[in-house]
Amino acid sequence: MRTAAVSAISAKLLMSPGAEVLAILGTGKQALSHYNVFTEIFSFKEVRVWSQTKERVERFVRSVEGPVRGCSSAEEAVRGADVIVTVTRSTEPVLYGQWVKAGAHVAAVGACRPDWRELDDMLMKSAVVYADSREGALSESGDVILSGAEVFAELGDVINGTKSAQREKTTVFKSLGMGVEDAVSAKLVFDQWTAKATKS
Ligand SMILES: NC(=O)C1=CN([C@@H]2O[C@H](COP(=O)(O)OP(=O)(O)OC[C@H]3O[C@@H](n4cnc5c(N)ncnc54)[C@H](OP(=O)(O)O)[C@@H]3O)[C@@H](O)[C@H]2O)C=CC1
Ligand SMILES: O=C(O)C1=NCCCC1
Repeated sequence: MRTAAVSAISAKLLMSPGAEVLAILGTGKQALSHYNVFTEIFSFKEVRVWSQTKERVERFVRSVEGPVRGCSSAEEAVRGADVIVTVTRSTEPVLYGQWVKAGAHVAAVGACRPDWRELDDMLMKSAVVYADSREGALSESGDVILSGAEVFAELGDVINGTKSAQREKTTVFKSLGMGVEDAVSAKLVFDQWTAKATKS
């Protein structure tokens, strides 16, 4: 859930204000938590889901409520989408720049190793790239390292106002996960548990 929460913050900061269509590539654990968080926080008119296994797409669509549609290709899912979440275990690009609408926001969550990819060079080089941690992205993200794309800012820079949120441009948030996210999540759980325990 904490990973999806961070992606939702990236979308809140970087997606275009009138965003209506969300596409999710992948149908595993991260896909479900992203679906749940994104549909809870935002009001997308349509959510499109694709994965490499047709049966898993169908199962995902049956397992959730809301305006969801299964797609038979990644291209079908992402063409025209305002926000795209990539949550696959792929080691090769599954999302290509030529399919991505200008001004779309991409939360790139998979490909967390230096030689793994989810996004192609065209997308990485044409987008404004944000990361949770610049240091992490430059040492762990194949999409950043192998494309040679510049990391424009960390998400924290946008939150504290030292770097701009370039919503009008195509943006990529490269997520890798950080220990501080686990610490904050653990504190939230602990605080809620303590509050409940004190009441009873
Ligand atoms: N950035 C972060 O903080 C975090 C990142 N991650 C990363 O997110 C990704 C997804 O994790 P999780 O949801 O737990 O994984 P799951 O194993 O639950 O799901 C993986 C998904 O990837 C798809 N997939 C696997 N191989 C390929 C491929 N070659 N091409 C296209 N799709 C493929 C699977 O499709 P199918 O089922 O049809 O085979 C499935 O939909 C992983 O890369 C993981 O390392 C995870 C946690 C935190
Ligand atoms: O932050 C995490 O948790 C993970 N990040 C990338 C790889 C899978 C787990």
